[in-house]
Amino acid sequence: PPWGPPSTRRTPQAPVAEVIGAGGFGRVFRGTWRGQVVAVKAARGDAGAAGAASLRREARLYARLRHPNVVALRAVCLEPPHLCLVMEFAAGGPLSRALAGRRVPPAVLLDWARQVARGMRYLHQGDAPCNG
Ligand SMILES: Nc1ncnc2c1ncn2[C@@H]1O[C@H](COP(=O)(O)OP(=O)(O)OP(=O)(O)O)[C@@H](O)[C@H]1O
Repeated sequence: PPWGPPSTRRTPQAPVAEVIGAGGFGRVFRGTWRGQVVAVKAARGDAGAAGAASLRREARLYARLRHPNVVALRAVCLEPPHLCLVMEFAAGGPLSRALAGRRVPPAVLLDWARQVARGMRYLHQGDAPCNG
């Protein structure tokens, strides 16, 4: 895999740092890539050649996206069984956890909603000017 010191390269199934999440694709780890903290989204071990083709398509599209409110793709590994996306690390944990925790002031909620909307607008319409 493209991450970690040589010792972890010999045991690619070992966690890169720690598991920070899980989704339909597989597990998500916190790790480092070229000196930066990243999120490594690793495909399940059974993904195989079909998984690699699908990841290649996703990475091609994803690599073109550049927006402050969209997590950036840093690298990709297309060699089964080490299929993974290496992404900018979104610190602070899931938004769902922040919303379920202590009360968030309305002005902060509004700012978060604006940022989400800007990212979504970019994904749907391209780089429209952001005026507010
Ligand atoms: N770039 C990231 N930075 C920090 N944490 C992340 C990042 N990407 C994912 N995570 C964590 O991992 C969890 C699962 O990832 P994600 O939400 O992408 O899976 P998913 O919704 O199942 O997506 P998919 O359908 O592509 O598998 C997230 O809820 C989040 O906690």
